[in-house]
Amino acid sequence: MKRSDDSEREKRRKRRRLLQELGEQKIPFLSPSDPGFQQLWDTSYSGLMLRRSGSLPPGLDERVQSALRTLRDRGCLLRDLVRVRERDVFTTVSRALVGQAGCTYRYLDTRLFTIPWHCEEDEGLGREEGHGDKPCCDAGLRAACKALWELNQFFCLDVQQHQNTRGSKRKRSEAEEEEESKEKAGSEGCSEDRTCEAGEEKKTGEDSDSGQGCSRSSPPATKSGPIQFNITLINYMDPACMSQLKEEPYYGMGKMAVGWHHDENLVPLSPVAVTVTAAREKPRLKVRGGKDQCVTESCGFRCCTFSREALQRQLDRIATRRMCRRFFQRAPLGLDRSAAKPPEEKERPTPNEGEKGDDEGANREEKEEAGDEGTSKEEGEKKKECWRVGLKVAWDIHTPGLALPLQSGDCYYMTDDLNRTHQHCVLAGETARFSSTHRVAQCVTGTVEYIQKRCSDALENLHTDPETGAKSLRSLLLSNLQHTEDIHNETQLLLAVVEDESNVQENRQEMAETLLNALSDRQQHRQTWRDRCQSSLAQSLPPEEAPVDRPYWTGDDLDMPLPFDLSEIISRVESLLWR
Ligand SMILES: O=C(O)CCC(=O)C(=O)O
Ligand SMILES: [Fe+2]
Repeated sequence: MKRSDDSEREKRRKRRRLLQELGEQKIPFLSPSDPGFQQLWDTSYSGLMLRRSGSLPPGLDERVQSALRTLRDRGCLLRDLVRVRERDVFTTVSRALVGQAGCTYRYLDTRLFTIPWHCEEDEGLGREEGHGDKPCCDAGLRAACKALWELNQFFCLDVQQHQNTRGSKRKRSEAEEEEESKEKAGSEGCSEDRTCEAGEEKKTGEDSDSGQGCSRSSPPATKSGPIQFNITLINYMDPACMSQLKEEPYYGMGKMAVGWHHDENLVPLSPVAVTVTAAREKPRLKVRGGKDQCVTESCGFRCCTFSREALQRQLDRIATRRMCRRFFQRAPLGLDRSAAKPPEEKERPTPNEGEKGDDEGANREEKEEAGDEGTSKEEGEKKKECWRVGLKVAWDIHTPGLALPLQSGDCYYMTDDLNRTHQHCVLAGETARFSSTHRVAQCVTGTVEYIQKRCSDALENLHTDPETGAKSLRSLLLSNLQHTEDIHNETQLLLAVVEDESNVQENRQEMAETLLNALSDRQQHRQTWRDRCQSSLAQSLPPEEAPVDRPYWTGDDLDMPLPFDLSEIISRVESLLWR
């Protein structure tokens, strides 16, 4: 039995136990308007950090927005065909991987290859091999990938600074505690080696209560060197096109665009930095008939009472229909209220409509609205429409969950070991939304270069006589055989050695065992992959997006040393071991 199957089974058992314990109840969760929200964040979700919109360097937000639209409009964003609990499913969100050329990212048994991003220094990178100076993509895509690289640069520095600040704070409070206990013990504290870190703290522009005092000089918290995010996984979803979003099952948080998960395939303790962007067109200002007037093209509302400058300022802030509506309702005079709602708003059910079994969630929304004095109806609605990220402590049904609403332009960071100890999900709002999620993927064994090297390594043990063309194995050392078999290669020759009765190799038995393990794994991989390629979901994809059922060959392909189906050979080797 494979270890991964075991742990999968163990997880299922654990999940069942917790669900039994929970019964029909929902676990509470807190939103910003709930009392105790901040305290819960500080105590149980302290690795989460939020940067409100406007934190990116000037102009970058707009360039990132336009980059994400370009990727979508060029058809780069696709729903991935992944495996969840041994079932093939399409992700609800459409995705693309952008990052360092040659990096890959593996999640839910699916490997994505990067669309290379372009940075100022390496304009040459990402060009197609053998095409001389010809870039690998056109100017539009190049600009898009460059904007994402710039965003990545910002995140690397900003997350690093944030972590350093946190590390310094932690050290400071540890030192204070130590000093206190020394004082208590009657010994004197030392104050000579204090250095002021206020300058450093100011640079980060956050935590205004921090950095006021002085602290012991201490190295930055991160000992593993500067953060180098090597990929970003881009997500996109338009809820108007998704009729069957799942309800969040444990807390009643609402509809999920991305279910509960830990981000996989990261280097240990890799932070994750995310920016979110409403996917609507930026509203444009039009001047009609000499009167200043705006048509917010994304919502169809017309307003004509503001000065052009004021209007443009407002419009620059408008990213979603929700905000347009507020703007519309506040505008004092001269409104054209006959303007139609955007078409997708007409038919769409409100969240939870028609859903059963989520009474707890529905009550919660009502309580929030009722208990929140001064919250207008329209702001109550805003809550429902807003996209949120949900967080929970993994395998814990006692700590309340956290639901954090996010507006277009907001960024959030998952730092320390938050991604390991907690899970997160994405709760759908009403309007289309992009996110760009930056991380350090573990790609030691996942680069294109590595994969190619493994193939050539495997072939190294194969010697072909230049004259006769006869093939033989260079080495029969167990470690070499294991290595080669692990990579998957010339099985037939080793099989011949193992099956040759006249062969006096004393470790023939061990060789047979090595071979048997490798063959069984290979057979399993081949079968799983064939099943995935033949699943009805895979068959529904256009050929250029469908997984390719390769390698595959039939019995009459004489070029292949062994049959595709290895079951008969596996039985043969097994019977050798029994002798
Ligand atoms: O879109 C988000 O806010 C986060 C998405 C996410 O969790 C992921 O892509 O792993
Ligand atoms: Fe995630």
